[in-house]
Amino acid sequence: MTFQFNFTIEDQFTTLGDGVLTLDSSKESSATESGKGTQRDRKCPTAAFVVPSNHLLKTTSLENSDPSQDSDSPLSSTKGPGDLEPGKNQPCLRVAKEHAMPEDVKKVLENKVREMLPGLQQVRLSVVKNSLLKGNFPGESLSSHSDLIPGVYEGGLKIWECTFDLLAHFTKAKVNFAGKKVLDLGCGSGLLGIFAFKVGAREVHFQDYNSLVIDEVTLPNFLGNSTLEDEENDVKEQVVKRCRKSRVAQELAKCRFFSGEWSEFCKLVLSSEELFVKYDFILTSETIYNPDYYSALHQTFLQLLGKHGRVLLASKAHYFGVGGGVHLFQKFVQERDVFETRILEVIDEGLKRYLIEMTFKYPS
Ligand SMILES: C[S@@+](CC[C@H](N)C(=O)[O-])C[C@H]1O[C@@H](n2cnc3c(N)ncnc32)[C@H](O)[C@@H]1O
Repeated sequence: MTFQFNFTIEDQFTTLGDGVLTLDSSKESSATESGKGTQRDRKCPTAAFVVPSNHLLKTTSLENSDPSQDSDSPLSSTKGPGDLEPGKNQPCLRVAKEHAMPEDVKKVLENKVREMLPGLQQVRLSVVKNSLLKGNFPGESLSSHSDLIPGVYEGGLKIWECTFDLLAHFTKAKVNFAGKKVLDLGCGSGLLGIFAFKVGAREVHFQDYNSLVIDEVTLPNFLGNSTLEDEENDVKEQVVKRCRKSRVAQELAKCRFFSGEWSEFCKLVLSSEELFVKYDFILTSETIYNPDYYSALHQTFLQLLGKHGRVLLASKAHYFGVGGGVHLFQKFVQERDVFETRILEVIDEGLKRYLIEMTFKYPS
């Protein structure tokens, strides 16, 4: 199997070699003049944040590319977060919405270049090539050297390194996703959910804070890893082709995509089906960096995890700048006395990283 990854954001964002997004300050001031980038918005920018519907996807040639050398590669942006900006406010309640599967799935992948992710034995994954990503978040821009801006952009445009830790763990620990309902929470690239889907999960939901991330990153990656293209290449005969297409469409329908803040996302999914079936697995990587979000995150686990479900969480030990990290989060969880936490793995190279399992303490 293969994973793919792609995104390009234009206008206000420029991307530095390490995948860091920077602000074009001239655009920021004009946004302020037009009333979009005001202090009020900055405090809770949700209202001003409208993702443009016509953002462009661009790709670059993969010729001669070596992911490890390529500053434009998604694999090159897996260094530590460095300097996250401290969260000063409670999370904004960015309204959640569901993203429809594009009607013309082939079009989403048109002119995209795929890049294989190395080192995964069980499942071959690829990402659509992450060409220079420049984005337009009207009224808001990413400040220099920021991996995220709390309440505006929460980091989903790049692949964070704990995602790779968790992917490796799935294989090593032979985590069985077959027939399970899975949520990739704070999905960004969506690789965790895509992996689960490829190894037989019955249903996978993807959630990211930013709508743009879902449209430009998660969905293209998901579709790039779906069987659609292989099927079409293999089969020439029209009738058979149609049958296969509809089978693939049925497969794709098992996945749903959401953007929005966590508590809003909970409300949306819980109200979207009369008898909402809770998740067997909630997979989440690098989502505990900001203590301001712990309450919403904990509440999400509480509301959406099945009684005997498991949260598989990956995190750096500490996030400098924002202040969150494993110790603080575990303390938060212990104080609430709802979940048991168990450390599955400690990766002690570079910045220390943890893989943690959470299960209900009193499942019955
Ligand atoms: C640092 S990124 C990690 C992305 C991805 N999981 C990875 O490992 O590459 C954190 C993700 O958590 C999500 N997130 C963070 N805070 C959130 C909040 N308060 N509400 C909803 N989503 C949030 C964002 O969507 C973002 O993509």
